[in-house]
Amino acid sequence: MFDLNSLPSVFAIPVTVGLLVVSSVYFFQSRESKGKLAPGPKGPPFLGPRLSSKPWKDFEQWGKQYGDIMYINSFGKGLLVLNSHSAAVDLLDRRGSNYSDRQIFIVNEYLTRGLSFGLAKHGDMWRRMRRAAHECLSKTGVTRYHQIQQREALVFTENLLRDSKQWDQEVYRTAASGLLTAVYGLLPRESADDPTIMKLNQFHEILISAVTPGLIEYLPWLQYFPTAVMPWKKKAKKSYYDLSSFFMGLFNDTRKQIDDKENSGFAEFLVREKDQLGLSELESAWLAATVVAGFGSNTEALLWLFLAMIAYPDKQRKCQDELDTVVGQSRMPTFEDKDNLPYLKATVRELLRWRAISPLGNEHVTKEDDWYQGYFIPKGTMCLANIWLMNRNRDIYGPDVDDFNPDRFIDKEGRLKPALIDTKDGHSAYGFGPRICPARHLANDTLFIVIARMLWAAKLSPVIDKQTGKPIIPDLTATIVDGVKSRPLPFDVLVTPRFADAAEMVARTRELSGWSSGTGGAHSGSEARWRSRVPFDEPYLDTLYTSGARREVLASNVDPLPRNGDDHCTNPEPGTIVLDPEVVRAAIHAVPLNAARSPGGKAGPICASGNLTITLA
Ligand code: HEM
Repeated sequence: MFDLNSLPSVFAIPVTVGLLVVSSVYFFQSRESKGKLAPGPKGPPFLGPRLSSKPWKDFEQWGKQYGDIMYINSFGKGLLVLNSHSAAVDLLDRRGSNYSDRQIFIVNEYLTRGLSFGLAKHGDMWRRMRRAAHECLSKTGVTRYHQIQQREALVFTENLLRDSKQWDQEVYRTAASGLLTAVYGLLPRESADDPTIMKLNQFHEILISAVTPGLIEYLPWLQYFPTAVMPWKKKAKKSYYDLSSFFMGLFNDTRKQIDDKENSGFAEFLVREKDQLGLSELESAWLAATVVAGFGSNTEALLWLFLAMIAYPDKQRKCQDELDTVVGQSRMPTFEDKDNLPYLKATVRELLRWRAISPLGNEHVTKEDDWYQGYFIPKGTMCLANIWLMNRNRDIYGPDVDDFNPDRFIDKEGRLKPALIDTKDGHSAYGFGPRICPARHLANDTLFIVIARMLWAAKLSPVIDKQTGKPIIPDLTATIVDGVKSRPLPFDVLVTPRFADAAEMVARTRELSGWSSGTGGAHSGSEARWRSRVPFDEPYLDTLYTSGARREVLASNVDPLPRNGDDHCTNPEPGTIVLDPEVVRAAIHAVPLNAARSPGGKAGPICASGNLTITLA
């Protein structure tokens, strides 16, 4: 993105290389005096061993010779590779206070000025941002986004059933749209070409270039050359100002629309709690945008999911069998079903184990000298956890680590096995220590509900080759590596409804929830904001469904809702209640959400503010 090679190389490069060789020889000699460095492959002086485009595989190979901990001199910087889960836990988790700094590349400094907290130094600003993120992204905090996630998964399913040619664009749209709603309260985005999404995608790309060292890292003094000979500096500065004003714009919109009522959007939380959180407006604006930029990771995970589903149809079938048994085909799954769907939860785990979307995570830099297993680890060492390899440890996951097999996480009784000791999620895909992905609960929930709703309604299959008549299974190992991330090569998928009225049921669920057709719902195209308190509540609708009344609810416009004079309805016959959707909607408008919930699938009395009480037994 930024051409860092446009440097005055004629005189600069030979002098610089000479200086670097001398200084790195001195540097490494002085380190030797504090202890032995871990073994590792050597390469030409200063440059270090050559890495391929998939360094995690190089590290695997080298590890066979040098062991699980390797020290590499890479372009004059010390790199500690951790190939084993236990070493990563010992250092990055247990000694997290020393192992949680980040390497600030020069280009990152220009592009973000340290304001993107995933790339920020382990200091005061990072702590304040991380604390704020934790408030909304903790295991309990993320439940506030369940309605948004359910709705987005429903829209995604409906769009795919309508047209699956651009399925990967739809994945990208839904990942971005869900986070824009969760963070800024914006209405669902209708297309992947939406300008807000495109701008955020640009930000996502910038974050990737910010962690990819360019030539300037090795000739740092060149940054002080004037912009006339360093045009990239001008571009980077402009990019920083563009992004900052875009993020401030989104953030200010949130602030203007804040009112007294509760709203679960993350940006609104930042506005409300600003005194407690101690974040400036610019910091808050960057924090909110950094969280939305996480949509890239959800997109990549979902792309791998589609590949897994068409390559392993038996596993897809098992998910659907579980959905049919637990949920049935008369209503869509919700988060309330989660505890009863262990195979789906295992599928989320397996997806993130099978294809680590960040195979080496982010680097963790040491703040102080340290010693481990007899080796010296100098201050400033960049540590990389080989997540890809850890997730393929045969001693832990069994001999079939190359296969997508959620069954490995299921015990004999059909329950989800406890997570591997020291992993929070049964795999290492979310990284380690104080820098572990703060959004992992949100990401797990998004993946769960998308998988549940999509596979409930649709079957994913490979497309058929018109000439051979055989299914085209994409190459499972072909990977696009984008800086630090990985995703599959583009491929086609066929999406078909699983049962006759699947598409209609999805559409009806949306209608009953008060959303009109099209992604944007009733307010499509406008910049009106989505509020978590909009008058619908899916668990309530589902409660009606579980009573056995769902077919009637959907099938009839008759309103036989029994009423009596004192504002209470009489008990209808079990399973025979017939409600007009308008009546349901009216009831939902009036019913307090928590009163509408009823555990166990049986509705208790629900009091509306007007003359309506519904009792299903
Ligand atoms: C399947 C989805 C995801 C995976 C596998 C994933 C993985 C990771 C990994 C490996 C790291 C680096 C951890 C380390 O340094 O040890 C990370 C950090 C981070 N992730 Fe995620 N992530 C995912 C989704 C998300 C989402 C949806 C968001 C935002 C909503 C997000 C926000 C972040 C942030 C802000 C950091 C930086 C944390 C810090 O440096 O303190 N991630 N993630």
